[in-house]
Amino acid sequence: MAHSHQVGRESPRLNGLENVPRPFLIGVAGGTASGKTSVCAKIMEQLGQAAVESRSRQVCIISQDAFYRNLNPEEHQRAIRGNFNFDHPDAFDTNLMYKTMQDIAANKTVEIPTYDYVTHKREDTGQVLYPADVVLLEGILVFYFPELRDMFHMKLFVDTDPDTRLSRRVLRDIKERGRDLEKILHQYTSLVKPAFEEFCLPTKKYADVIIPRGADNTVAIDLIVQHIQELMRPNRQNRRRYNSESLVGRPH
Ligand SMILES: Nc1ncnc2c1ncn2[C@@H]1O[C@H](COP(=O)(O)OP(=O)(O)O)[C@@H](O)[C@H]1O
Ligand SMILES: O=c1ccn([C@@H]2O[C@H](COP(=O)(O)O)[C@@H](O)[C@H]2O)c(=O)[nH]1
Repeated sequence: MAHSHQVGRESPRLNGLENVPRPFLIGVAGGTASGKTSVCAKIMEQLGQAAVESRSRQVCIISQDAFYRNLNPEEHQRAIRGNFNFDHPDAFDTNLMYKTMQDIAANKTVEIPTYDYVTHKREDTGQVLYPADVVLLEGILVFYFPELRDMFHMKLFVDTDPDTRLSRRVLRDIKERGRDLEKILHQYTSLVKPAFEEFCLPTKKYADVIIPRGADNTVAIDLIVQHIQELMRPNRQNRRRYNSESLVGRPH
């Protein structure tokens, strides 16, 4: 599919009009394996940012999973057996998540924790995230917490058929998250599916745009990308400022 123009290459920087908040925060919710990460990756790619080195990136993606809280020894044992509920809002370090998003909104450089799905633990070192023009936060419960939900300037919900999600989750969790089929199905039926219905699905109503079929929905993704580009397109007055100075104070 042809894309009109790619932000960050020939086009001016994504700093935008005075009335467009910077960074522009986009929340991307949806059930497990619905394609949230894939949709974000496509948006980033179509904004011409996929190949940009992290320090200079104007668009970046954060996963809510980075903010899973540290478990106590008893919880950790349950996690190993597939009996800890990672789909419940209590599984997250909401204070850290909210504080980090506030810092991002204030254009601060932050450290995003790195979460290891195999060990169910946060790694010792996180990832540095520099101020960006567009920040996407994807996760099953990004619209659940009102303080977080209210921070987003655009809210997307990826709506993929549950059978498709389960089959993708099985393949992914075996390949990438060190699981066996029996534990995946046990966790899914006892915890993941009920929590999806109780906590995630009811947040669909907060979405500005619902994306059926996830990353396969190129029409929806194109429209969203065009909208972001339109919002971020500098006016003539701003264009002069871009040519003479960086608005970000970040190395290129
Ligand atoms: N449209 C698609 N077609 C085939 N596989 C897909 C598609 N979208 C996502 N996947 C695969 O499904 C799994 C979950 O996708 P992902 O984007 O990580 O979902 P989420 O972030 O919602 O968990 C991944 O292994 C991914 O490669
Ligand atoms: O240690 C863990 C942490 C999380 N999970 C599962 O991950 C998904 C959320 O990630 P998606 O990429 O959105 O699928 C959630 O459903 C948890 O059950 C896990 O299994 N183990």
